[in-house]
Amino acid sequence: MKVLKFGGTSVGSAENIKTLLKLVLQEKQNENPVVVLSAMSGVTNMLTEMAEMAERGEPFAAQLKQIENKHFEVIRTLLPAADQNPVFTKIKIFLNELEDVLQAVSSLKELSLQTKDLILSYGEKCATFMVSHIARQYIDNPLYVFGADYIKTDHNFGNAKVDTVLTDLLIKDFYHSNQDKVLFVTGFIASNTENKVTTLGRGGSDYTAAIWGSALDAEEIQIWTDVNGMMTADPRMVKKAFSLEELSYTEAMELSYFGAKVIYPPTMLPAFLKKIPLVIKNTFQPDFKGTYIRSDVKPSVMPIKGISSIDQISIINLSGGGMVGKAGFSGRLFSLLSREQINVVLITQSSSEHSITFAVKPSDVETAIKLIEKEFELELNAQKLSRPEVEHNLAVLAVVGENMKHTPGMSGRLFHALGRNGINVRAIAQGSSEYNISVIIGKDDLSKAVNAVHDAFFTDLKRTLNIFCLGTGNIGKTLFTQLKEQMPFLAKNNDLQVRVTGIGNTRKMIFNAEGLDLSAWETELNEHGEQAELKQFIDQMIAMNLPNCVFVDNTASEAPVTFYQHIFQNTISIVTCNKKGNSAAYAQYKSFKDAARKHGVDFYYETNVGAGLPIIRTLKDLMMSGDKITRIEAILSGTISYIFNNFKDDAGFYETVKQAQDLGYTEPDPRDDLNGKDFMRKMLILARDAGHNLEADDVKIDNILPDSCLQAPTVEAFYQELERNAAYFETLKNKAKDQNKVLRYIGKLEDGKAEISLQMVDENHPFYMLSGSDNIISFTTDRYMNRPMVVKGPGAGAEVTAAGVFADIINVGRA
Ligand SMILES: NC(=O)C1=CN([C@@H]2O[C@H](COP(=O)(O)OP(=O)(O)OC[C@H]3O[C@@H](n4cnc5c(N)ncnc54)[C@H](O)[C@@H]3O)[C@@H](O)[C@H]2O)C=CC1
Ligand SMILES: N[C@@H](CC=O)C(=O)O
Ligand code: NA
Repeated sequence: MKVLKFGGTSVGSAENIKTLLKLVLQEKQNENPVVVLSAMSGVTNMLTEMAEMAERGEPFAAQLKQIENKHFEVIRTLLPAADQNPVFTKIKIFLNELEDVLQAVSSLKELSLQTKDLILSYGEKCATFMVSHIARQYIDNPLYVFGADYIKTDHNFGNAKVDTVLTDLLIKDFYHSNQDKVLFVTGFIASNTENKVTTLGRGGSDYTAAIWGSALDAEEIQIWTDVNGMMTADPRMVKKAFSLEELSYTEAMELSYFGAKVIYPPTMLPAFLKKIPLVIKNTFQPDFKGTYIRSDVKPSVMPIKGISSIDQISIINLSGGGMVGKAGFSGRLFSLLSREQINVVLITQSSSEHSITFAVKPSDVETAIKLIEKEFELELNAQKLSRPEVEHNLAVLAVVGENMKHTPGMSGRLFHALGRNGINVRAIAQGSSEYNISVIIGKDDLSKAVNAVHDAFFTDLKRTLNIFCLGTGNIGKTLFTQLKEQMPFLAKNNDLQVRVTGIGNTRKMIFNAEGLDLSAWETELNEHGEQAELKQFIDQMIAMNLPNCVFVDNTASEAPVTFYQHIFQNTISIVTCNKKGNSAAYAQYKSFKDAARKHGVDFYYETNVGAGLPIIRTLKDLMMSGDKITRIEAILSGTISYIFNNFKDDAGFYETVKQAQDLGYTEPDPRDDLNGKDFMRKMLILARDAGHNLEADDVKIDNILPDSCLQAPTVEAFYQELERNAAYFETLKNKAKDQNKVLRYIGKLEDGKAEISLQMVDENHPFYMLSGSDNIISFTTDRYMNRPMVVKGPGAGAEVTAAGVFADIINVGRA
């Protein structure tokens, strides 16, 4: 036999009641179930409200009518006209009784807990009676059961304690003489020995179901609600939360203790004691298998089962020498709080015993402080104890799962995820059961923290990177196209979800925490974006407080660079193809590295040198593995390489430069390439990464241009000058050709000195054979001494550069 419990939403409308009855009918084909029902959704709240109104002497007739209508509407929809009257009459009788009670409250202006319980009982009575009657159309033997008659409690109105022995007998007895019927039992209500109605407190209808299930040794208790069972985290906060198939009782208790509102743990106790499985199912998605809560759970591969949280918590800290070695201090403290019904959510005590920190609901703080000040007056006056300190605006996050007990490194994973995302932990507690690790953090960090921790534990299931991209030019645009195309692959094969959560350029900016649609980003940005303001872009990115955040700088501007420090401080990683940051003052270059390290985030700039070619990475690997770099020789200007590879035969210099620009090889300002500045920046960054403290002026550069070109004030004037100096370039070209040589602009780093020179090389030179925008770099090191390590390939262009930025992005957080 099974017990099926349906909550408020499941009896909340005609449509839902039809679904409910279908489910009951289905179950009846196996065996008659016991059906426990709640009041229609919203009714219990209305009853509470009316009771309070009556107490204040305010009229409540309108609300009463509303409750009547709510039920009548269902009756009209679900019953044929001929069958409606008896149900209308019964509901009318219930509501008349209720009105009399409310009238009495109104006359006396007094609302006792006893009367309140009586008032509340009408919600379950009306709903259950109504549903049991509607059921007659489909089921030949439904029986309305006033459940209060079978659950016996003490006199503690509002939250009565059940007399389990008597209750078990009554239920068994009643059931055995009515086994041939489908019982529709009112949830939540009970009665005391004087037959006065009591209520079972929060989660009362679930409790009713558990009590009946336990008394009758049910095969299973089904809790039908409006969500897909228990999930790994609150789905409103964590989009990637997913339903759990199975949980142990303890795990369910721990998970629901902090927040998961699906069931209320104490209600499960009767089922727990009898080892009766509990299944949480979804009325609106009956195909969902449900979350099973039982004692014999299958071993699971998941390190934790879920993350729960409380978003409003305060902590009280007590410290003082008077506590050291004083046995019984915490006993006194916590029995005091428990006596006064203050629920202590979490406790931590330092091992020096010098301080105790505990968390309570913010509404309990004032009372708790008063109680403490009274109880410990002597200690406080003698300064053995400092005044209690209070901290508000905090939240609790707890990871829960029995597997934690057997898996080392669980807390490491938790704290790594929090630390990497810059979340400050105020207090920590681990249940001695090791089923639960709880941390107290700032309330504003909660959503970010839960998402980061969810990623960390279910990662290997799915990891998200939230990226904010500045610059939508040549590189930025291409990156979006590549991301869009690759996203499904990454999600499927690498369990990685990359979301572009912000885009900005000099004109507009737009944000979306769910990720912008990359097939329409341009229209979105232009039509719905707000006016761009760099500081605001950064502020907004920080304010969104998303986990695993990456700032991507695809501009060629100094402006974003001024924010890098601030971005690192806010534990956001940076990926950039913009060389302006790393090639300015050495102190700044160094400060970025230090800040990224200090804040535990990544700073990747592979495309600063040789676009997507693995140069920065290779150098780093060589150095980290203890190799010594003795010489670097390189061609690192894709533009100049292209020019020298194509400025042949009839080709003109000016036209060739133009082609390089059209192919996307040049800097936004091509003068930066031709005057050697861009190459200089790359040599400088390489030299610094190789461990040399150099400034821009330390890099010696040969000019390949005549002075007039170098001094051209605008790009247009620059091109005019190139055209005017055609003869100069022709001479250069022919000189090389006459000697069977080619022109190469080559950088060299040796003995801590960097220089870039124009050379003519013959076919024996390793840099002779190049084409397109090829870059080449050769590392001579202690280990690669006679035959250097060489990296060669296209070193400019939107595709290869965006791809390099892309690779950097997906490496964030990997190390
Ligand atoms: N073209 C190539 O092969 C390679 C380029 N790079 C680097 O890529 C970067 C971007 O180059 P392109 O896409 O060609 O440039 P671009 O001129 O086409 O685009 C630059 C973008 O940055 C935006 N921007 C500029 N200043 C800004 C600011 N202060 N605030 C917000 N947005 C701003 C612009 O609105 C534009 O959308 C440059 O730093 C370049 O050195 C790096 C390696 C190779
Ligand atoms: N403009 C640059 C592009 C890469 O940084 C070049 O020509 O090399
Ligand atoms: Na590179």
